[in-house]
Amino acid sequence: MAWIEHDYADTAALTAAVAGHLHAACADALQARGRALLALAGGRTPFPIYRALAAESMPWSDIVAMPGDDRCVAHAHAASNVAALREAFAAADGLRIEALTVAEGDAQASLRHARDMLARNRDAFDAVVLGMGEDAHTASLFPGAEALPAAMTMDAREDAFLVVPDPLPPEAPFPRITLGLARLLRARGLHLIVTGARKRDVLRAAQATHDPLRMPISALLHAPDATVHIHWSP
Ligand SMILES: O=C1O[C@H](COP(=O)(O)O)[C@@H](O)[C@H](O)[C@H]1O
Repeated sequence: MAWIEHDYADTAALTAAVAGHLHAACADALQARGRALLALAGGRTPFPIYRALAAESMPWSDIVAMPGDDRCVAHAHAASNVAALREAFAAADGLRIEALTVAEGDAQASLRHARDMLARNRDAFDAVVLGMGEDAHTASLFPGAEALPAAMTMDAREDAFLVVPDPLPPEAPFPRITLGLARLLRARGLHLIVTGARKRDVLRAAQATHDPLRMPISALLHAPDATVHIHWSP
């Protein structure tokens, strides 16, 4: 288990610092391998970071990004993570953003699509950005979901899972496609973005206890051989 904590005075400072980390991860990857692969959290918290990164001058056509999880909704729906990412990166001309879901949002078709897409994108991620809910979910690894144990298995044969949160979160009450824990951890850099005092309390509990089924974020924090950069601001 390992984590490095980065505390910032405000979200503007957090945004600038994390955008810098992602820029550096892409630059290193492009220099070493000629391409970069990113997995990016949805929700709301990290989007200023993505807009700041998109404003940078980069060879975007050598970079591929995908959501770390998505809601099974049509891409035209306001809750679609991939649609929100495509909007946030509108200035990043040439960047390919792969979807975990099909355009109409059907759950089973999305699962097949995500697994096929991931089979074509097997490289380790150069950076993974994760968020966390107040229920301690990360990506769409929700406590209590039936598919959670399978999605958390380190020797899982599949990289993507269909998760139905139970209960459904009121702010986004949809089945989800999520990358599994093992796929998320296959990364050169892991960045967890957490804001506010309530989420900090949840984080502290997850740091103190390795209880993946009750607090899925704790599986990430306590994963052997992983170092998680925790970025926090009020
Ligand atoms: O539903 C989701 O929630 C988490 C947390 O979102 P936040 O806006 O509270 O940071 C997010 O990381 C995940 O990608 C999303 O699908």
